[in-house]
Amino acid sequence: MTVTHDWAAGLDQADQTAFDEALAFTRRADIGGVLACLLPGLDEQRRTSVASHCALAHTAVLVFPASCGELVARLRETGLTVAEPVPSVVVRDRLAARHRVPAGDLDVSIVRVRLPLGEHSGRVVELFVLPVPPGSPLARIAERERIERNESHLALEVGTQDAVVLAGLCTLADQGGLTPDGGGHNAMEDCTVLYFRSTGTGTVHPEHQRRLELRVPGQHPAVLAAHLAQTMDEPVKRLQKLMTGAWTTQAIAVAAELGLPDRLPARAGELAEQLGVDPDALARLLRYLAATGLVAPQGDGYTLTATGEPLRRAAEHSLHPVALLYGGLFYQSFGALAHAVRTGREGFAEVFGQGLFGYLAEHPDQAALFDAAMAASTPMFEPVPELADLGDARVVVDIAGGNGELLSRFLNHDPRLRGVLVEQAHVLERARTHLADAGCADRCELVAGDFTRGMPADGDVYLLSRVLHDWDDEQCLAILRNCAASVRPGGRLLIVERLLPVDGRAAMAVAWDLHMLCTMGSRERTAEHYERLLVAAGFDLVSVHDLPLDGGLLQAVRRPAGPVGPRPAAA
Ligand SMILES: C[S@@+](CC[C@H](N)C(=O)[O-])C[C@H]1O[C@@H](n2cnc3c(N)ncnc32)[C@H](O)[C@@H]1O
Repeated sequence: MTVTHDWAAGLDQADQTAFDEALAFTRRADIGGVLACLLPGLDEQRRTSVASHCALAHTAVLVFPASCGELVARLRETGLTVAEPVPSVVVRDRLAARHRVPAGDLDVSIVRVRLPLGEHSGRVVELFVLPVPPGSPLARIAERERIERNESHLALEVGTQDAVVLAGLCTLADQGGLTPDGGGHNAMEDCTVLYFRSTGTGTVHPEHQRRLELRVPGQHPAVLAAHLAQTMDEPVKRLQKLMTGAWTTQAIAVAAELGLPDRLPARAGELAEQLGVDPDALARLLRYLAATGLVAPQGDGYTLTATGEPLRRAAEHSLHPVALLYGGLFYQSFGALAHAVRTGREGFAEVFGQGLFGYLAEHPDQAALFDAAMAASTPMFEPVPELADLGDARVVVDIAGGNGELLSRFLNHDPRLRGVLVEQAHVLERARTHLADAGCADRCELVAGDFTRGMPADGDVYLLSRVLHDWDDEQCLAILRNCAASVRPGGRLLIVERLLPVDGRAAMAVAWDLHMLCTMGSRERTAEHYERLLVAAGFDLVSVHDLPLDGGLLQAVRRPAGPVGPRPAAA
């Protein structure tokens, strides 16, 4: 159980939880349990051998209070023994490299918090502290790191200095599922530190167990050199892993096609029998899925991990249809990426002889799969009605609204609203059922139409969700101008899209941008790019909000009068 302490109130809720978990873990952890989590790839005998040479030294988490001094003061007020902060060069440099900021901008300290007497006294929780005062530009680093927890780690004190045993420990760490990740000699503490990273193989790691630090008293240049050499192999391994990404796409798609996630936990042999597939081949597929972290060994079988869980058909917002689409139709069209890059035109048409939406209109099974896959990411819509400034709006028009999910959220948010859903005729059939299930069919008009030709007029709010990224700038401008001509003066346009970052962050939009190029010959855009298009069509962008799943909500208002602006320069 996680204990929450008032004294950590100087921390953000997520940081406080991470700290509480680290404290709770440090209090109760026994070395056997620690190694079982860290080294799932090792059998009992090897783990016992590692345990006989190691003791838990500390658990570490990175936190982002407004002020380091204030945090230390609060911790001390509770009676904990808290050492003076000391600079942390290693974590500072790793953060600087990961977030592409100058190291000098990051004032990272280590604050050592010792557990009170009687509670495994001597054990320590190390807090890496990067102060992020309100309004600081470092907030984006904190946001990312809170999600990824790259710096959370466990440190084990190694009790031997025997070079052969040390080399053996490194080998066992590798076999157990950890990858060498640098190290060095800490002159202040006269101790050699070897870092490892979890590869995520076959288990779900608690946050503070993503990285392991082995601390060996004294200098061990030969062991350190061998460890660093292995770290240097890492780029090649990483590249190999990236290059085999298509294998992962297919392994996941095949698992989904076989309905494997719905049958776990189970033994491989029993599964093969149930599914009527080759037992040896299925065992190998499961082992690969375990290596990707989607399933984990359990007893003599496998179970789904938290990452694999959404692949179940019955999961809320199941990714099952997405797995089939990405391993099927979109997998084939990605085969024409080279054509897309050479010409700037869609790969899809090169493979299937026509554009995506034309193809879907002629292939109902694939169209249903596409709609179901779009529905998987509807948690993105969750905050939209609340964020939208609806004023006294009465009519919401959802242009190319798919199955009507977003529109139904608006209608259920405000019972005074009426909705109009504009879609291609074949999509409207599925939308009708969905809106009825959502309990708002009676307040919604379904209009079969083509948004390039026109739109229902006089709505108060127009929605364009995940539509503009399907089209090039010229086509977007035509759609936006149709909206501008239809919306009542002063009316609103809401756009939901994944936004390309301007700061080099690894946002999901970056991958989807390539996907849009290949599938539609179109693109994802930055907020600024959308603003240029909006202005040119006669709208003013009034706000941009982040949405779940890396989504973005842009709200724009129809400019009251005057001519529609000029065509924007190409981005
Ligand atoms: C990527 S989906 C987005 C669906 C929905 N707005 C959402 O966010 O889930 C794009 C939608 O555009 C629709 N569409 C494509 N061309 C269209 C056109 N010319 N007129 C109306 N709808 C169109 C497709 O049927 C498809 O449902």
